[in-house]
Amino acid sequence: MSHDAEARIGCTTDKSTLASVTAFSFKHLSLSLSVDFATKEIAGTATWTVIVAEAAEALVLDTTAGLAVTAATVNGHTVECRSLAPHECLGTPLAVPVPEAEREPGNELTVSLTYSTSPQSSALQWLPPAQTAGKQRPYMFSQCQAIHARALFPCADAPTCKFTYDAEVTVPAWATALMSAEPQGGPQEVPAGDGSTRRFAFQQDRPVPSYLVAVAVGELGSKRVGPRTTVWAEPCMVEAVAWEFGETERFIATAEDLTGHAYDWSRYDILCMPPSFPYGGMENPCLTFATPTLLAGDRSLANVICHEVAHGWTGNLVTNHTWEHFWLNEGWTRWLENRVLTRLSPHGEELYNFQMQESLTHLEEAVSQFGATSPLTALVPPLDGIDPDDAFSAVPYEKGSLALLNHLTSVAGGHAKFETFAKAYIAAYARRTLTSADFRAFFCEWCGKEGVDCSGVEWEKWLLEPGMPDRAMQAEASRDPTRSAEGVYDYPDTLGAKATQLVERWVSCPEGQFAAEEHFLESLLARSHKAGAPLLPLAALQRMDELYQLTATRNAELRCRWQRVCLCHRAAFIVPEVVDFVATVGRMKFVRPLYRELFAWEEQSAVAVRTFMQHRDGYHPICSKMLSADLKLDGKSAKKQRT
Ligand SMILES: CC/C=C\C/C=C\C[C@@H](O)/C=C/C=C/C=C\[C@@H](O)CCCC(=O)O
Ligand SMILES: [Zn+2]
Repeated sequence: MSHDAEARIGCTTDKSTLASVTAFSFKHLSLSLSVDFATKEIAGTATWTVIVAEAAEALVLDTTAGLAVTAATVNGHTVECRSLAPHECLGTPLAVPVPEAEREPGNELTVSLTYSTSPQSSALQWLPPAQTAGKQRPYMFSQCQAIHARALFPCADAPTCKFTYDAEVTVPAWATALMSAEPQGGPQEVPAGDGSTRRFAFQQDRPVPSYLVAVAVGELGSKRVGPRTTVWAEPCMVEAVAWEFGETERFIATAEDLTGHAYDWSRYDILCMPPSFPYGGMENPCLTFATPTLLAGDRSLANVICHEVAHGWTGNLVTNHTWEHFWLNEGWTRWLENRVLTRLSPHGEELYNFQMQESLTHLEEAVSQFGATSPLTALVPPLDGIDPDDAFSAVPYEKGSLALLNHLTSVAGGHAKFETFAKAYIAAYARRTLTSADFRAFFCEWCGKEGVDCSGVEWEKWLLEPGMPDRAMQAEASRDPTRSAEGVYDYPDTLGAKATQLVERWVSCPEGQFAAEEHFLESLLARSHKAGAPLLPLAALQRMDELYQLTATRNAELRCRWQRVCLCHRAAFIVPEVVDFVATVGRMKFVRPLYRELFAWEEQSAVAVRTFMQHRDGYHPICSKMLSADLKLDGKSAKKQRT
């Protein structure tokens, strides 16, 4: 491998932070915060315990232009902080002077900062009552991944800086506060308070990186659904959420068995978010944030909860060293998610093979979105000067998991063998971070001990080459006797084959006989939507809708895929349905392709822009920024300065 390639896959320099991540070791954070819905601000103190690693005149922390630090002390000495030059997409670093007498390497510093967030903080969404299910109370939640923690509290906003934390959060008396930590009892009176507020305390004694600090405040209810799981939601949603996510303990126990590592976090609670939540789920430790678009009513979308559970090992315990190595978080989590679901499914390995083909579709869509030569389609993309939000796609998930890890499964000699590797990998890197080079070295060392020949793995191609994986490259090293020789994607996909045959029947004979009950409908639609797939006649679409009730479905995945198929076929009847859907949810996985495809339809382009302008304030700041770029409404790019 070339020197440059080695440098990239072993890159430990974090291009997404401006903080002093090497000169200081960040041990513990204490937060004391008050949440003010009237001003849409969080105010209070962030107190860091750090150890000096290298003598330095100042401790530099990540913040943003809108995060105002009004006072600072270092080991009790008052100091004057200084904002350094703002960066186009990494925020505004803050220099905290270290008194000369405190600069000795090994010295422990207590750095206390009094600060407040901006109403425009990109880490927070403040929702009016109208945007909640109950319509009575406002709601606030954070989303820090990848680099928004700096808009919530001054920090070394880098995955390699893992720290424990405690917090106390003061909120209105009607509200409940939750964090990515263990609650310390119920709400407490505010000392000398007037009864209009109350306080919640939290403790996270497992080290976490800044992107996994999370807070949510709203009118919330809860229900226990397992030995270590309570679901939280607005009161009118609790019963439906509790039922939908009732399998959670099975996911956790199966993942423990697969990884050979007990679940490291004290709890696995789930907070069902308001519809504007921009992602399917966020793996905040102890408290997954989940979109309400998972509430299909039949548990068919609970795979996302399985994914977030899996992050308890891959991502939250074993963590990417920098965002260039994000595939180690997401590729491994998609692998663990699918191995858990395969273990629990009556279809067994047939489900895994089916998921593989679905993954191929998602990967093809993601690669075509960026363009097959885009560096952002490499498994380890260059992120110099790039906002990770702009680099985000399904590539690290699908190319990382059901391509590279599946390829290495073949090299290792099949699933059972690779699962023993996974156990060794998690045991070796628990509570640590690693680069892609570390991963390669560990895999090759394991192969050496196991007598597995991994000399044929073309690491530079797999890790650095943009575009779709080279199928020939996979075939050359495929050794798994249960598979055809052609390559990792050629597993016998019996479940998917039925969907493909069904699409062919709909295309060739739309007036034919079809069963009303159809499994894997989403796959059927995805296969009819693949680039190059033959167009379905309008009559077929209308008949499919009558038979499968796709326009009216409660299943958000089906609803989105169906609307995209109809947009692709220029079926005008779907436009009002699309407008209604994007007006009611804010999950980017759905609203971004729908807006893009409506915008790409010339006659409907103005509808897309008008709809966005009407609803933009209801979307999460990250979503609003991405949609603005998708619709070419923000000039050059979406790299706006953080606030
Ligand atoms: C190569 C990209 C490098 C870094 C990107 C890291 C984070 C990007 C930032 O936008 C945060 C992403 C958070 C994702 C959270 C949950 C996803 O797993 C779900 C995504 C799709 C869905 O809605 O289901
Ligand atoms: Zn994930």
